[in-house]
This record gives sequence, structure tokens and C-alpha cells, in this order.
Amino acid sequence: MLSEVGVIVLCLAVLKWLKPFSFRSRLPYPPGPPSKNFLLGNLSDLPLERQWLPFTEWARKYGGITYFRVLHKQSIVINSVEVAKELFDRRSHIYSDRAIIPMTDLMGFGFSTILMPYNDEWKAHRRYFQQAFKQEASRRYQPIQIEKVNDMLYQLLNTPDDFFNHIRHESGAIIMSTVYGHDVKPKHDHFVDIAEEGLGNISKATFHAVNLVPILRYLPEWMPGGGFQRLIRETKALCTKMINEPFDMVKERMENGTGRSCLATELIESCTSEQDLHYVKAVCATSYIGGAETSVSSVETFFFAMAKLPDIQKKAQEEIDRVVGFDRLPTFEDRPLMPYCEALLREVLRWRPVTPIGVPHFTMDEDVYEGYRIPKGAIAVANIWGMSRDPSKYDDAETFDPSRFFLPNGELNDDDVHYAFGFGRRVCPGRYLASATVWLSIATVLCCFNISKKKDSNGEEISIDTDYTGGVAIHPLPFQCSITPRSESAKALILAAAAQED
Ligand code: HEM
Repeated sequence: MLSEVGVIVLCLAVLKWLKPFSFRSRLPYPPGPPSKNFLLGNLSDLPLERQWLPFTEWARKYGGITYFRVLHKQSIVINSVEVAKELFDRRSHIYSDRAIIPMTDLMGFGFSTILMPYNDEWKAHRRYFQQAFKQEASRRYQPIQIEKVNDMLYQLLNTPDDFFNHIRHESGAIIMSTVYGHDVKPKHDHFVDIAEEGLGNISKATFHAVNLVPILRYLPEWMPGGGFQRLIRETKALCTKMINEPFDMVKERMENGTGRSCLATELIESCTSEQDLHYVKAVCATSYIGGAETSVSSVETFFFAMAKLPDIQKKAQEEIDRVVGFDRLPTFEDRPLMPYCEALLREVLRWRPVTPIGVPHFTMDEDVYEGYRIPKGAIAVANIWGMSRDPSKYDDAETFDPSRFFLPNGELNDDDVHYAFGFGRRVCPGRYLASATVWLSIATVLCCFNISKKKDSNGEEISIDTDYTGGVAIHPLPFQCSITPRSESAKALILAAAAQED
């Protein structure tokens, strides 16, 4: 008996040893740029910023899925929505992990759902996210969205040139009020400042040498090149504050009966253990990370496009005037009645996708796709930028044109640009909230204001040819535009909405 068990164990061991030499390992990797260097692989093909540009060039050359390697790290890039649906959605049991990024982990961002590996903690987080932000639940936050968007209208009326700050404030205010019931101060809000400072440091971590050579993490601070230890220490402290301070404020208010009902109070009430509380804290802090920097980008893009394209703006305003009239602001009930504004929102999400390469996934097992070998432990990038420029779907993709979303019979087509929010089990849980925020911003701003190019002292239009930043979430670089109320009645609507809130 013992010897039979021994044989079985031996066979299993041999099979395990043989696995890397299985038929899969003889399959080719997906096509991609030839490796230039045995050791470095495709390192020289990749810029430090805007990797979506070479990815999209490779997509034109090699197709829906491409492969490259940098040092020992293998990556696949998924360039079409169809391939992404097959791999990220249908084979989500393989494609739902995230790679650990040593620097962000050391800096204390390991609590964030966004960067967390696929494990039980992440599953618990997602359950809370689902409870909080599924489509139906997200409607609860509409009064907050209306209040904060109205605040933005008022600020735009008073100091239109400061529109970048007003947009940023709007997004942060919606998330902070939704999650913590906290009304963000117009400037230097303590909680926002902590979060922004901490998040600002993430970009310094992305391409850090420690990520490629993790042993460097032990380099002492006093040695040349060891300065990053200070960054780690300071960011870790900011992360601790970001997680605890707003949460403690909510708990304190709950205890003394002054708390406003919000996501944190709701989730705290559903906690039955310290472990739950720990998760809920992290979910709340992650909501800020995921929500504040992203919606802002779409609203900025909307202003950018409107300032450049008066005809499109006029078309949307005609629809708003027809459906809403002139004596009230648009509401969410108007949304299904305004297909052109819906198409405008889609085009904003498509034309400048907020996160052009999303947040990379990581494979948990080997896979075979259309005869190609996808290795275990590979970074799997959704090339959202490339998808938004897929020539088989979008003619003249660089042109901002909402009419591309209409069928010949005048109805909206079924392309809702869902890919802008990622895929599979990792799909953005805040997508309904985000879509509602951006839609309401578009509809109310166009109801009340005309956005146009600014004129210089000679009366000449100042051209807007600004580029976008790089980074995980992209933003237009600063530009100027003129934002003026459409009419006296529009002005009165804004003032009435502001007075109602006071
Ligand atoms: C226009 C606004 C937004 C865009 C374009 C956007 C886009 C994305 C994308 C592309 C991902 C990666 C998905 C993937 O890995 O496949 C993501 C993840 C995530 N987003 Fe959003 N997002 C937006 C707003 C929000 C908001 C408002 C929240 C919070 C309420 C949020 C919370 C998250 C979280 C927690 C994740 C991580 C999910 C996970 O790893 O399991 N996002 N988002």
C-alpha cells in the first residue's frame, strides 16, 4: 500500500515538474515587438509616460492582443473590447489578480482595493463596494450630486476663470459627502489635503527602481540613492491619516448623535467584528482614491471639448432647452429623454479615456488564447486608449463627435463605452456614481452657461491646443476658456439653487 502511495506521489511530482514543458509551453506567445535585448527585452520600446501610444501602434500592427517583456516581467496588452471580454470577463478566474508593486506597498497603499491582490480581503472589499455603489444603491447619492453640482454652478458664475478648481472641488466634495457625510471646505480642506498629498506620491513610486529590483528596499536612507526611504515613511504616515482621520470623525459624530447618514455610517452599522471595521475603513478611503481623481478628468475634458466645439455645444443646448425648458435645472429624470447629452457623455469618456491603460490585471494561471500562450504571472493590460480608437468601430477617432453613437434611425446605439471603466471582476465599482456625476455636470453646465474660447486684449481668440498629462488618470494641461451665463434666467436659476442650499 505504502509503495502504491509512493508511486502516485512520485508521478504527481514528475507531472508537476513536467508542467512547464507541457504542450502549452511549446505554443508561441502572442505577437508583439521583437525583443531588442536578451536581458532587457523590450525596455527600450517603452516610454516612461503614455505607454498607451506605443501599445496602440502595436495594436495596429499585431492585432487584438500583443506580448512584450521587460527584464523577467512578461506582459500582454489587450487592444480590443472583444478580446478583453473573452479574457477579463469570461475567464475572470485567471485574469483578476493585481501585481504587487513593491513601492506602493511599502508606502502604505496596500489597504487600497484598487491595488490589492485577488484574495479574501479583496473579495470582502468588493462586497462592501457592491452594497454601496451598485446601480440601484448609487441613486441614493443623487441629492448629494445635485447639491455639489449646483455649488459648482454658483462658483462658475462668480469666478469662471477658476473653473479648474471648481471642477476639482465638485468631484472631491461629492465623494467626501457620499462617503463620510463631510462637506469639503472650498480651500485647504484637511482631509482632502492629506489624501491629495498621499496620492501625489504614487506617481513617484510607479517607475521606481525598487519595483524592478526589490532588494533595493533595504538600502539605508543615509546611503546614496536611499532618499526614497523618506518618501516611504512620509507617505505611510499620510496613508494612515487618510484611512483613520475621516473615519474617526464619522464614528465620533455617530457617538454624540451629530452624524449625518452616509456610506461610512451605513457600513459601520453593518459591521459585526473588528475585521469588518478594518475592511470598511479601507473601502471608504479607497472610494476617495478611486473617485476623486477620475470624474474630475471627464468633467475637465467636457469643458475642453465644449470650448473648442461650439456647434456640438449648441446641439446639446437645443436638446436641453426642448426637454427642460427655461425655468428649472435638469434633473436625473430628464436623462433618458436627452439622447444627445448621453452621446456627449459617451464621447467624453471615449475621446480622452480617464485611465488610458486602466489598472493592470495579473494572470493567476497559464492560459491559451487562439493558439497563443499566456503565461501565469503576466501583467495583463487593458489598452482602453487603443479600444477607444479601434478603426473597425470609430471613424476618424481623434475627432470629438457625439453623433457617432447614433444609429441611422436616430436612436442611440448600444456602445455605451463601458470599457472606459475596465473589465471583469475588477470592473470599476463606482461606474454608476461616476456616470451620474459627469452626466449631471454636462447637462446643468450647458443649461446655464456658454463655454467658448477666451479672447486676448486685441479681441483675438486664444487657441486651445493643450495636451494632456500622463499618469494613471490623465488631465488636460491648464487652458483658458470663457464661461458666461446663457441668460438672465439661467443666472437666476443658479442663484435660486444656491439660496435653497443655504
Ligand atoms: C469617470 C470616472 C471613473 C473612471 C473612468 C473609472 C475607471 C476605472 C478603471 C478603468 C478601473 C480599473 C478596472 C479594471 O481593473 O479593469 C477602476 C477601478 C476602480 N474604481 Fe473607478 N473609475 C471612475 C470613478 C470611480 C469612482 C467614483 C469610484 C468610487 C466610488 C471608483 C472606484 C474604483 C475602485 C475601488 C476600483 C478598483 C476595483 C478593483 O480593483 O477591484 N471609480 N476605475
